[in-house]
Amino acid sequence: MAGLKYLSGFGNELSSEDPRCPGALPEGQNSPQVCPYGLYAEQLSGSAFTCPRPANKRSWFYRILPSVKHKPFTAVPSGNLTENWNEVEPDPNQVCEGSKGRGLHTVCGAGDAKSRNGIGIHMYTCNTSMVDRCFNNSDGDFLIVPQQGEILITTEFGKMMVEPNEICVIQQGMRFSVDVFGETRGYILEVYGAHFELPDLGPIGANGLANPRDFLCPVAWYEDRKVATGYTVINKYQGKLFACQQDFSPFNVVAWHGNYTPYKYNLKNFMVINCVAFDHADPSIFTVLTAKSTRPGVAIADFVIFPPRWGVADHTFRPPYYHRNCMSEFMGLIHGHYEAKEEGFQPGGASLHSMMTPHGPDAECFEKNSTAELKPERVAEGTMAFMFESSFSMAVTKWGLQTCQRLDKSYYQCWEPLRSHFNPNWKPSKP
Ligand SMILES: O=C(O)Cc1cc(O)ccc1O
Ligand SMILES: [Fe+2]
Repeated sequence: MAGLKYLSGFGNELSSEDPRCPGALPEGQNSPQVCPYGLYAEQLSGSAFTCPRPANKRSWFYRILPSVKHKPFTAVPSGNLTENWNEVEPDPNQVCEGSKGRGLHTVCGAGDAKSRNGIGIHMYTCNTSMVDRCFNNSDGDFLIVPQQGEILITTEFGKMMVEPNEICVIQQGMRFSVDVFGETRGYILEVYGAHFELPDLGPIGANGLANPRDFLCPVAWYEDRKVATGYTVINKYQGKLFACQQDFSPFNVVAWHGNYTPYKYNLKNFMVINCVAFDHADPSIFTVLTAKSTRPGVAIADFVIFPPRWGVADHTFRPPYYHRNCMSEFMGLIHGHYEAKEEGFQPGGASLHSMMTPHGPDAECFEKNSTAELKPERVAEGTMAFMFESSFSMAVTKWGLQTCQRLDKSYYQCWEPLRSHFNPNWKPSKP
């Protein structure tokens, strides 16, 4: 939507007032005896009260009615959303799938929302907006990657328009409603028990990769809307869906302040670092956001992209190397063509290379790049692939393996033509 305003920065202390109510934010305190404009004060905590300052997250809402005014939650069908990682027997094979049928589907995941440690990966397809309904995830944070169709997300903090090649994060407990404008499709990484952070830059220095100022938060926007027919709040709680009714819109926050907000980021702003000498750099150089575990350097999940860039490495096989990884790699494609696969991996599709399962360039990619003239060239032009990389050993759901009926059973064949080039009589060429 043209004309939407945003506040810029990552994890900053921000404040915002709907311009219709100047002075709605209380001055000098959070809980005045009576708030300006007769609003209710409500805190949303995104971290334990006692978290160290850098990890301490909370926001204060000044709203027309508090969230607590609702009828009781009752269980509703969870559809293909699940946190049951034991639906099918474990299977370490490489998985590649086409794009999916309607709704919100859990494809894979691991861990447990109850013990606050784990992830779920979901894919969505829809063509209708949420009317008088909002969603609230009590289990964790959603990182949403639209692949087709822009989505207008109304939150308690205001509105965000998110289009393909942008991503947004709706953190735990934040209510939101989605408007769509036609066929709409994308991926969701859900993380239980940690919030996304910008990765440390180490020797890269103070700037680069995803820069904080390119993250955008909504500005306060409210509606004072009675909904006599009932407004439904859907709550994802311990892996299941619940719904409750209230008779007013939850988007009734006139002003807010704090450092716990939804945000969006345009992937075109990513400052790509790449090898300028020789060898293929590990994909951690493309980390946009990371949800850290308690083990140093080991993420619950990283969000990594493969953006357009220059490839200039000398005497190097430039595409991704063959590898086996102690992390799980779920990949998706927003548009274009992934550099390690000549065909088969479609926009909107997905692949999963599980923990220690071998993978790498298909045979055609290997042959091409073993003989290619190594001039500077644009890599991944017009392309945006991404990876959710996780230290969890993920299970694929029944839906992901069977119900979707889009599984590419012939995926392994992309490596079958790989042939031995071994020559025991090989001699180093003369300098
Ligand atoms: O497997 C993949 O395609 C992702 C990936 C890309 C890369 O450049 C290096 C390692 C890696 O796992
Ligand atoms: Fe990989």
